[in-house]
Amino acid sequence: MRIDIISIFPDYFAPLELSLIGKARAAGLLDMQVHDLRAWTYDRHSTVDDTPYGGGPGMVMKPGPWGEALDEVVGDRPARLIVPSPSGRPFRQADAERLAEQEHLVFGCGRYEGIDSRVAEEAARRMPVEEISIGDYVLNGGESATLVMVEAVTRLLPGVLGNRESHVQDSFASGGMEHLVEGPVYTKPAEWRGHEVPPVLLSGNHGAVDRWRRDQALRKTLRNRPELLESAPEETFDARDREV
Ligand SMILES: O=C(OCc1ccccc1)c1cn[nH]c1
Repeated sequence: MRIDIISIFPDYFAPLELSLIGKARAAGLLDMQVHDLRAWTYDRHSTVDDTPYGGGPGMVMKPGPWGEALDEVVGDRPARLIVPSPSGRPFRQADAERLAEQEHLVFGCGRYEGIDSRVAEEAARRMPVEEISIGDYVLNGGESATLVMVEAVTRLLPGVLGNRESHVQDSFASGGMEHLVEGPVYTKPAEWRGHEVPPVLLSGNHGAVDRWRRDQALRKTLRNRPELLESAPEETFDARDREV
């Protein structure tokens, strides 16, 4: 997979050199390039924004630099443009899985009040464009949202997450637990500051462990994300679940 990121704060993405993503790049599983939008400005102040037509507060990012940046970054390779924004469609694990199948992703990090809308309109003539929100709050720019999405997507690439098995146990994973959040997890020591690990987990009875984990996941989902249970299809729950 190739990922290009365009931003006026390219240094914001230094963390992507680290850890899993850094290893994926070193292993050639992932080809990533960060670009400074100001490289496509030609005035003395490298201007990227201006006042909004129609008036109102704040500034809007000019179309010119974005158009040229996308021309160069996309080239003639089929790409998908992702624009993080509070007005976008909500980002879900299913989107991470869908985007992990793509060959080339370009993330356009907007700042201020956003990017001139003609940029997405023009880009949509030659590539799929998605405006995506990572949550209902306003950030100063798309950089943090891009870090979130890049992590959610690249960890799914084959060979990136060391133990493939860990995907299966992920929250929101498939396999009958897809409508539930993860329950509690434990590791050594068996007793810590007076807190015992639930004995069933030390029992070696895998059926009982799986049942206990599902009960805990149901309880936690009911407490933290009841709406996930509302939207779950009937067959998600067996008789035992209904006792929880
Ligand atoms: O603030 C966000 O993106 C930055 C942004 C982009 C365009 C205009 C204002 C702010 C955001 C919030 N949830 N998901 C994304």
